[in-house]
Amino acid sequence: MLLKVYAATVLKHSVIVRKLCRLYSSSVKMSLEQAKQVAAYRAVDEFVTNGCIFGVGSGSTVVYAVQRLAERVETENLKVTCVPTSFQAKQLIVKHNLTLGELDTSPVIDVTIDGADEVDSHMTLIKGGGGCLLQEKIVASCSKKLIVIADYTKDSVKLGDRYKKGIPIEVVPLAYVPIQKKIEAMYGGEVKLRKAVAKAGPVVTDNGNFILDWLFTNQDLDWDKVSNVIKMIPGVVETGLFVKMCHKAYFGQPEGNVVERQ
Ligand SMILES: O=C[C@H](O)[C@H](O)[C@H](O)COP(=O)(O)O
Repeated sequence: MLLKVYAATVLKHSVIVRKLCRLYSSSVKMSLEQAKQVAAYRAVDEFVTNGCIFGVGSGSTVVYAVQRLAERVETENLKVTCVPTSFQAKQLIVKHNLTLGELDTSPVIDVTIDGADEVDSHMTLIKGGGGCLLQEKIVASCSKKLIVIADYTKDSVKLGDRYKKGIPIEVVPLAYVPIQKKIEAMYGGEVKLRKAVAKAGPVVTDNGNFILDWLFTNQDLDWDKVSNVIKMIPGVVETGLFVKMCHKAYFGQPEGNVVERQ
C-alpha cells in the first residue's frame, strides 16, 4: 500500500516536472521569436523609405522584416522595390504582394536587411546557416547599406563563441572532397559536407551547389584573409564570412528591447 502511494506521488511529480519543462522551453522559444521580431521591426522602421530599392535577406528573422515592410507599404502607401537573396526571400515578397525586383533592373540597392548566424565584435558575420550565402553576398555587395537583424544569441565577441555549426562554404559539387582536404590542411578543424534533412544525400543550394561547413578551431584568424584564400581554391563559389560589409546590427533581447551595434 505504502509502495503504491509512493509510486503515485513520484508519477505525479514527474508529470508536473515534464509540464514545467515544456512550459519553460516554449517560453524560451517565444522570447527568441519576440527578439527576432523586435529587431526586424526596428530595422525596417529606421531604414525603409518611400521609393527605395530594398534587398530582402533570407532566414527566419527576415520573415518578420518582410511582414513589417508589408504593413508599412499598406498603411503608408510606400513604393518599395524588393530584390530577393534566395528562393525563400522571393516567395516572401510574392506572398506579401510586394514589388519584386532583380539585379538586372536594380543593380544598386539602397538597403538590404538580412539575418546572420553570428556577429562578432568587429561586425564580421557568419552567414549561410540556411544555405543562402551566395545570393546574399551578391545582393549585399550591391547595397549601399547591409543591416543585420538577429536575436540576442547571435551576438558574440569572437566567431565561434556561440555559433557552433562552423563557417558555411558553397562549392561546386565535383570539387567538394579536394576543397575539404585543402581547407583542413591549411587551417585545421574539420570540413563537413552538409546533409539534407528530408532528402537522402547533401543539401543542394538555390544555385545547384553543395555546402561545406568548416568547424574551425582557431578563433583568432584574420577572417578577411581567410575568406579570400578559401575563395581562391578552384571550385569554391563563396564563403559565409561577411567581412567589413555590415553597416549596423540590431539584436533583439529577451526583455523586448533592441541592442544596436555599428
Ligand atoms: O542561409 C541563411 C542566411 O544566411 C540567414 O540569414 C542566416 O542563417 C540567419 O538565419 P535566421 O534568421 O533564421 O537565424
